[in-house]
Formats: sequence, C-alpha cells, structure tokens
Amino acid sequence: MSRPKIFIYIQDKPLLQQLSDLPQLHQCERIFATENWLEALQQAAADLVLLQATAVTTTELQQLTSNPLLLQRQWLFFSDGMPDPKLDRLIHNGAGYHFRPPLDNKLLTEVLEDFLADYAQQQQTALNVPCVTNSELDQFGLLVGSSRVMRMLYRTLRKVATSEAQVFIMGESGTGKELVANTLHLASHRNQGPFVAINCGALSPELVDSELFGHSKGAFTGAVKDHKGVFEQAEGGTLFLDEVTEMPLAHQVKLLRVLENREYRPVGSQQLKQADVRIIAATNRDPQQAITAELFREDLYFRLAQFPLQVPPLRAREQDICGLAKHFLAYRNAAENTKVAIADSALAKIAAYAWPGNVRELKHTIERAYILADDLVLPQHIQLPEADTSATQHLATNIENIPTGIPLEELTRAAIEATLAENNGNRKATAEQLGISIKTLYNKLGKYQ
Ligand SMILES: Nc1ncnc2c1ncn2[C@@H]1O[C@H](COP(=O)(O)OP(=O)(O)OP(=O)(O)O)[C@@H](O)[C@H]1O
Repeated sequence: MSRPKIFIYIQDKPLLQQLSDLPQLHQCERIFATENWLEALQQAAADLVLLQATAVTTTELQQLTSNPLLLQRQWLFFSDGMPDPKLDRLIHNGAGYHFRPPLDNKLLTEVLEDFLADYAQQQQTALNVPCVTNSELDQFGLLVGSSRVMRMLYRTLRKVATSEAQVFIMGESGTGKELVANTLHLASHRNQGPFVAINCGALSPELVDSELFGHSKGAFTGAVKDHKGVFEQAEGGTLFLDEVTEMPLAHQVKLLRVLENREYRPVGSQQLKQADVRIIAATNRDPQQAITAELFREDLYFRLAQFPLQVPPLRAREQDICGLAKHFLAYRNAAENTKVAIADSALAKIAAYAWPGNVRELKHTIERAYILADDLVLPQHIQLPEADTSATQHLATNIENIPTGIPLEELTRAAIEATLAENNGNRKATAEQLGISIKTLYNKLGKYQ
C-alpha cells in the first residue's frame, strides 16, 4: 500500500517539533515547504495539508477561498488564536480543522488517526482487498489450526480419544484446554453421552461433596430435593475437571477415592453408586511445581495423568496466528452478514505480537477490531496492551516488601483483593493487570466468596 502524502508549511519551530514527534506523521510521506508554499502545494499531490495560518499572507488566505485545492485536500490550520475573519471563512467553507494554542495533542492525534483510516479505506477500495469470508485452517473436533504442532496434537488426540485413559491436559491459560477435552469426548466412544465440565477452583467448600456426588432430599438444611452431582450428570460420558490443581487438598482426597474405587455415595444417601465416567483433568500450572508447593497431591496426579498432554501456546503455532485471526473474522462476517476485510499491515501487527493470553486473547482482539473497523481492519483497530513499564517498576519497588512464610494462596487472594479495590471493582481491568483470564478471576472470587 502506498503511504499518504502530507504537505507541511509551518514556520514556528516549537510547533513544527511538536508535530514532528507525532507517530502518525511518520506513517506518511512528508513534504516540507519553506517558501512559495502555494505553488509547491499545487505540484505536491498531497492528501493532507498542515498549514500555519499566521505564516501566510492575508492575500494568500483570501486566494485560497476560491482555490479548488481547498476542497480537493484535507486541511489542518494552526493559528495563534487571534480572531481572523479570513481564516474563519475558510473553515466555514469546509476547509477542515482549526487548531488554536495550546495545541490539543489528543485531538490532533485522533484527527490524524481518522485521516490515516480514511486513506487506508480508499486504498482498499482501489486495491480491492477481499473481504474475509472463509477460514483457511484445518479443524479437528472443535480445534482450529493447521500448524505442525497442532497437527501433531490432532494425531495424538485421535489415538488417545478411543482409549479409556485418563488424560491430564496442561497448557497456559487460553490455549484451548477445554476445547481439547471436549474434542477428546467427541472423538471417543462415549460421544453419545454427556460432556460435563466443572471448575475445581470454584467449588464452594461447603457444597463440594454435594456438587461432586449429589445429595438426597433432606440431607442438610436447604436440600429440598434430590440433586445429581457431576459424577452422576456425566454418567456414560466424560467429566472434565478444569483447574484441578486449584482444588483444596482436603477435596483432592475425595476425588482420589472415587478414582480408585469408581464408587461414590451422594450426601445423605445409603446407596453406593458406580462412576461410569471418563475423567479428563486440566491445569494452567506446572503440576510438578504444584506438587512441590504442596498444592496438589502427587498420588492424585498419577491417577489423573495416565496420559499427560501439553497444549502448545499460540506463539508456538506461528502459521496459525494470522489464520486464526482470519478465521474469527470470517465467522463474525458470516454471523453478522458483513464484508469486513483485514489489511496486510494489521496482519503483520498480529503476527509480531507474542499473545500471552493465547487464542482467547486473539479472539477477543479480533472481536474488538471488528467492532472498531468499518469495512477494513487496520493496525489501529488491533488494540494490544502496551508494555506497562510503570506496572513493572511498581512491582520491582514493591517486590521486596512481600512478606515471607505466607501460603501462596493467601498472597494470591491479597493481590486480587488489592487490585480489585484499586480498579474500583472493575473485574476486566483487574484480570488484565494480574495477567489472568477473567474466567480464572471469577473462579478465584467464587472460591474466596
Ligand atoms: N484451536 C482453537 N480453535 C478455535 N478456538 C480456540 C482454539 N483454542 C482456543 N480457542 C478459543 O479460545 C478461548 C479459550 O479456550 P479455552 O477456554 O478452551 O482455553 P483454556 O486453555 O481452557 O483456558 P483457561 O485455562 O483460562 O480455562 C475459547 O473461546 C475457545 O473457543
């Protein structure tokens, strides 16, 4: 794509410096005029003109009123704020923006962003960038991706799905562990049965027995009718134990017992029930570290991890990053019956980012870009968190003050509560600052009640 041309006639040095510092200007071809600016402008074929109104003569301003260039170009005038009827007339004739001192950098940046977006839009129409209607990636079960690591994962999933082995899925948050579990279920002999997912970190301590194994009517105050626990709900199918390392140790024993005996008893019932379920568990943590930190029982890990499976982070699936971006956009286009395209420059920005929040972060970013863009997703629509050096510095100065000898879970709770308070209860901002998914935050809050 060609770059827009900006014609600049500014004599005031500090103003010129202030303008030159704007990154939007660096995306353009800049043409500086020092004298005979009107003649130079006629030759320049510029798209946007930045003109210091106080550096041109009254006659020139007057001539401009009837000059076709006034309507053929976009104009930004900069004045010293003194009333100037000739300049006012130009602006009334639709010449563009008039900036008075002190210069509002934020407004100027927004105006330049809009100019760049309009320019790119025109280029797209001229080049006819096709709208994204189809996904180019392969799919296995619910998982989308054609990279080598994903194809290797599909091969393993195909083999392990048809066995009854208990699978333990590891991977960073947002990599698709729940989709992997669901895909295993769909590719297994149990696919006619239910797939039930529970978040072990969110189980309420009082109700954990009832949630896992169910209860019979009258078992405790409030048990007004029989309730099926997740083992019974998943009967004949698959039970997915998400964030299993977040389960309190006391509850882990209960789980271990069912896995060993394949039997459980609902609360308040005399009847032992058989557990005909396939268990798939997952965690964001390194299970060995969780065992060493005494957060996770080793015997439970060995029970669950008959087949350990690692889901690769998005940054390891290089070819899939842009493919997934187009995939999510194609689905939005289909759902909304729209024809939004994506510029190569936006794809380059997507490819250059590390995606610490993995596929979830990419999906949300594309959904935001789809809302922000009109017909073409441009780099400015791909909103990525800025490297927050202030946060890092804040951490560096505070890290020495962290008390020692306190259980990690309590530190986590304190960090969540403090960040939540600092963000006035805004959960999204809190999750972003803490580097966890909003789902994980909700789970933790549920656990802390
Ligand atoms: N390969 C993929 N293809 C399509 N969508 C995906 C893929 N991987 C993840 N996603 C999407 O990304 C989001 C996060 O996926 P999922 O909840 O399975 O991740 P997770 O690893 O279980 O996350 P967490 O550890 O935070 O619970 C979901 O919206 C899911 O649909």
